[in-house]
Amino acid sequence: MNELEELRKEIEEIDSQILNLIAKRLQVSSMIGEIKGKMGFNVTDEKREEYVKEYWTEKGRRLGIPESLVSSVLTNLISYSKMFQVKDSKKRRVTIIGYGGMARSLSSLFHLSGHNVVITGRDKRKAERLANEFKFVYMEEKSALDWSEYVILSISPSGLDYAESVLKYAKEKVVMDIFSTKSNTFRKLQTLSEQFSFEYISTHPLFGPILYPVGERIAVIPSQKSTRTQEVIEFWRKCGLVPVLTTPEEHDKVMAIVQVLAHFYMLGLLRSSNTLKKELEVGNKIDELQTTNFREISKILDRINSLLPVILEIQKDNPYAHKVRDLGMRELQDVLKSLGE
Ligand SMILES: C=C(O[C@@H]1C=C(C(=O)O)C=C[C@H]1O)C(=O)O
Repeated sequence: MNELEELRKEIEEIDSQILNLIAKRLQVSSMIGEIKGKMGFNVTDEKREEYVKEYWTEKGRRLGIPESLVSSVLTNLISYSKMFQVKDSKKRRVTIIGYGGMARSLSSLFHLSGHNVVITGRDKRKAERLANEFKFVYMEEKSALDWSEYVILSISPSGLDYAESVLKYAKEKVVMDIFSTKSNTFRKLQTLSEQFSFEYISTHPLFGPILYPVGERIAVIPSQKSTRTQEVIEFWRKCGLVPVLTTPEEHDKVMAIVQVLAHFYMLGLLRSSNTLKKELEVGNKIDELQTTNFREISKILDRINSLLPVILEIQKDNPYAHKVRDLGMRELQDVLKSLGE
């Protein structure tokens, strides 16, 4: 064996040890998941993650491993470690109405936690496609709702009339929506819940259409007559999310800042940076010369761009949107003034 081959052999042995250790870490994590499940704890423990990160960074530094490598390996490890903790001993029958990005994201979670899922919706072909991706089943609306315990409305608020025509089959089921703005839709669905005798608990997954969103947060907003809120909180917790209890008013106020204001500025940034790239003729040099801050911002801008219809819908529906945008404009003017212009 020449020297190159010998060193490659050594790398193979090291790789094998790394893989064995990763497998062992995932097994231990899964055991931790079982204990958390029994004790009613969230999968994600931010304090513990911070401690683990500090340990990795410090030890990595002493060993001369670049911080970016330490950070990317650990971020992946923790995220898969959390996926191995997701399981629910109580299998639920969940019907998802809709087949868009968020329906897919929630499907991936239910797949992980072992629930039985049916996908339904207006477009049979699209619903079937999503069902096939996760080995779930398609049913037409009435059968799907009859069969289910939980119904998740994963459509856009503009489909509320359609929802109304389907929810007449939801008697005694728990119905949840995932709308980003609560004020109008919440009232409407609460009225329907009384009319059709279903239990309405609103939710808002606080993440985009990503696969396996383990560790992310979900807002839970019980309606006036909810009696099963605790059960629903436990359901989401065991799916690997972190439930946060709130009210429609509080939710929409927070979203005015978190979504309306942030997206408003981002939309301005997206448009002006695109125009400037053209006007200054530097479009093809941006990637090479960008800073780390700009790279992070660009990732956010790309996401905003790919979710444009939803982002604009939130700008339209949030009851504080006008106030927020007026203030946003005034603050920009003030920034301009403070720069002496
Ligand atoms: C393994 C745990 O669960 C999660 C995963 C962690 C990890 O992989 O290191 C750390 C904290 C938790 O968010 C734990 O709580 O210790």
